[in-house]
Amino acid sequence: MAEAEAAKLPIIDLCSSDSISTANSIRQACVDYGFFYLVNHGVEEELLARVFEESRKFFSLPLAAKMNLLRKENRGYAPFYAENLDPSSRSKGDSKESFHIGPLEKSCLNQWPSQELLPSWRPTMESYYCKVLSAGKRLISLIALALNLDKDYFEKIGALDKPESFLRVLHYPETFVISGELGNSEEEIFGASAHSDYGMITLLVTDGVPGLQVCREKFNEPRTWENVIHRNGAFIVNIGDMMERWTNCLFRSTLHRVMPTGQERYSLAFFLEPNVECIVQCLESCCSESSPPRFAPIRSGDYLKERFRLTYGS
Ligand SMILES: O=C(O)CCC(=O)C(=O)O
Ligand SMILES: [Fe+2]
Repeated sequence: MAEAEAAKLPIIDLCSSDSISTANSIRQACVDYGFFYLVNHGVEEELLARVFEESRKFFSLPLAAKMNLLRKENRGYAPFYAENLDPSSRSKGDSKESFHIGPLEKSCLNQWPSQELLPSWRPTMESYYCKVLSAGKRLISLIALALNLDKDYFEKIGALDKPESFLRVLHYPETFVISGELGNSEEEIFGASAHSDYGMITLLVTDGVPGLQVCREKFNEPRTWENVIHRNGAFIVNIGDMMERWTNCLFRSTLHRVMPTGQERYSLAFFLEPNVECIVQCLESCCSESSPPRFAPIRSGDYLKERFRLTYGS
């Protein structure tokens, strides 16, 4: 297979004083790629380093300790191969383990490692969750401008009131099983198989180990994949499926995957999803007589539930 090229993703500055030109750049990025880098996002390097440190400690715990926190209500630990992000593939699941943290207001649903095991886990993760959510909300107001809407449009429709956002702490192991169940090598193993994200936007940060790839034309075969290069201190932001529905496919929810590189890898994906009651329907600024709405309106909570069911088979 040909070596993948590097995707030329634009860099968006969240603190730029020129919000009109930033909104224009965001629009171009979302139409062309559905992916961009975000700098000056306000999440300190020092906090990110602590989150990665806690993540390493958690995933190094004995399996039994992690299994005590097994995923319920989409919160907690998902072991290796528990997820298959590409339900159409015959893979036995993705070669990664993860830990999921939901909205902090519904804190009783979240699961936390015990104080004795990891005393700093909860305050560190809560602090990160709040900071990344606040960066995400600021970015959403620029996205609204990019769609020719008022900058508080998504607030006014209730999308950002108690948003159903999830932080997914991810660990990809360094060794990969190449052969399938019967010792043949027909089954391809991915860190994360090809998928698009479900929500409004995703804010991703990695430890710098490569592996992430994007495919701009998801309906073309064969698929062409481009590498997403790590940029120190920048978030990698991508548009999710609900934003694609809102914008009638003007903004792309781009297919992406994580390829095994033989190196251990850690990442943090924050999925900014709307309030569960929010109705996702084609924006007026994104449809016309010649381009009618492609999707029926849907309640955000119902849409998410169905997507989780397909990913986890439950
Ligand atoms: O780990 C990564 O780089 C990407 C993870 C991802 O795409 C996801 O969890 O949805
Ligand atoms: Fe993703």
